Amino acid sequence: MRIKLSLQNMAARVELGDLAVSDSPPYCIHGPTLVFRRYYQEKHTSRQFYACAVHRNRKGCQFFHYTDQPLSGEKREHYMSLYREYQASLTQSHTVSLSSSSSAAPPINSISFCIECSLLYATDKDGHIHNKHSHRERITKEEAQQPTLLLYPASDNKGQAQYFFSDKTHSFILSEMKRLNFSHAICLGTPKIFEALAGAGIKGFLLDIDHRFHQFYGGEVFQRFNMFNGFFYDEGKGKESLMRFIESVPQDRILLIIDPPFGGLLNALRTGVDIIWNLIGTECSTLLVFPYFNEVHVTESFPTFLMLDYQVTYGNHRYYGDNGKKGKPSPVRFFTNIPLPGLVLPTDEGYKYCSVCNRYVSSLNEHCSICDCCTSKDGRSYKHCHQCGTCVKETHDHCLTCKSCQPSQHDCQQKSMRKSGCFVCGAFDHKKQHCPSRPSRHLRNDKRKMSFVSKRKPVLRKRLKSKSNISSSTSKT
Ligand SMILES: C[S@@+](CC[C@H](N)C(=O)[O-])C[C@H]1O[C@@H](n2cnc3c(N)ncnc32)[C@H](O)[C@@H]1O
Ligand SMILES: [Zn+2]
Ligand SMILES: [Zn+2]
Ligand SMILES: [Zn+2]
Ligand SMILES: [Zn+2]
Ligand SMILES: [Zn+2]
Ligand SMILES: [Zn+2]
Repeated sequence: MRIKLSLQNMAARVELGDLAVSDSPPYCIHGPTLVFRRYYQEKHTSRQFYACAVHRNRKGCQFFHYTDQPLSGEKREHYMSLYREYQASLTQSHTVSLSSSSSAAPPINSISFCIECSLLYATDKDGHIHNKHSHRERITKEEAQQPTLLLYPASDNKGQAQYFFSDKTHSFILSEMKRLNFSHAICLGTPKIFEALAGAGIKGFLLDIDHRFHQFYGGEVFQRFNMFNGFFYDEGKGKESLMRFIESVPQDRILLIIDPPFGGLLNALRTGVDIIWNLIGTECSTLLVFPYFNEVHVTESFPTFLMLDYQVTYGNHRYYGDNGKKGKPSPVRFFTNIPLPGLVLPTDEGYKYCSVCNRYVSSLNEHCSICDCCTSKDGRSYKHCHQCGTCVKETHDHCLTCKSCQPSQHDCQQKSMRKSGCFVCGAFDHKKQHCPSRPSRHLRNDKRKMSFVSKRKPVLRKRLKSKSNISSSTSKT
């Protein structure tokens, strides 16, 4: 299952538009909208519009407004009132708060949880409302501290899908956090990690769009936040509350850990992450979860990040679990600005240390002496193709028609038909590599180049290796 980063078809393609988010976009019921640009292949034109910053299809949110069409103050206010009404409706049925800061927090054994309504309730008072629903009678202290065990995971893959890390991945993250001496973590879309932090002696702050967490956590540790535009739903206190957490600790002891929905636009995510990095005052150590086959897009938006070989798995995902899809390993990885030599991958789970690359890699990832690095991306062995000048999957062979390595059963003609235009400027007569609007290779970040294994030069690699040993935290300009 490959996840598209932009909505593409032969006639039009949609990407993030040019207008800055700060240009006061109108609100849909989910908050400030984002500007997108739709490219029309036939007319060689494009047009920008505002659409939802949370849901990526019309089913999730109907909002649509062309940026070149007038938007009266009255209309804006109408949208705003729909937003306020909808947001109020999300929490109006919350009657119980387990937040430790709430003075009215009731004794745990008097509280039950309705799975169907995703609601905590006082058993004696509201039991009759939920008795016929599937529910957990009188929750325990442990359950109260682990809402991800109680809440059924949201399942909309075009918006808010929730997949929780498997026990293996969960333990790996926690053990590396402890080993690297992080005392604080900002969990962006990582509620399960957040729950486990207290047990590991780490202080956490959860940023997530899911309003259901309000029942379990107070504002001093949880704020609703949209990672695709950096919007705090509590416009009065949200940012200040995160700021207080940040100010209580030196910058280099904070880890930001992000597991976004993979259908989201990475350049929009960068906007949200920038808001957090700016509050911290530096690009703090960060772990971002994303599939390896989107590496180019990830490093385009996060040029200081490199990909780690560790295979991230989920407890409740059909394909990305510990057993993989039909025995295939999970394609999900960590991208990080933490120097790779500093991260230790578990050898008992099939990782080894490559002393030439100076990092841990998957046990089947062989060091290629021509590329001068361990080249596998999917965790299986790669082979070097002299015509392509790069390592390729073992299942691929060099095709003289396509002039590249392709799966042995591929259809050459169909491949040449697949035209989706340039990812940088949107034109359909060239690809990103040949885009005149793209900055020259020399201007792009060194580390980004490192991710393009095929173009890597031994001399450049050595320089990067010595650089990455120095520091991961680069101040934001
Ligand atoms: C794939 S789950 C990751 C959960 C993580 N693996 C864990 O075990 O803690 C994605 C999380 O991001 C949250 N989320 C989805 N869209 C979001 C958005 N636009 N802004 C902030 N959080 C969002 C979801 O509510 C969910 O908790
Ligand atoms: Zn919306
Ligand atoms: Zn109920
Ligand atoms: Zn190597
Ligand atoms: Zn090679
Ligand atoms: Zn080849
Ligand atoms: Zn071919």
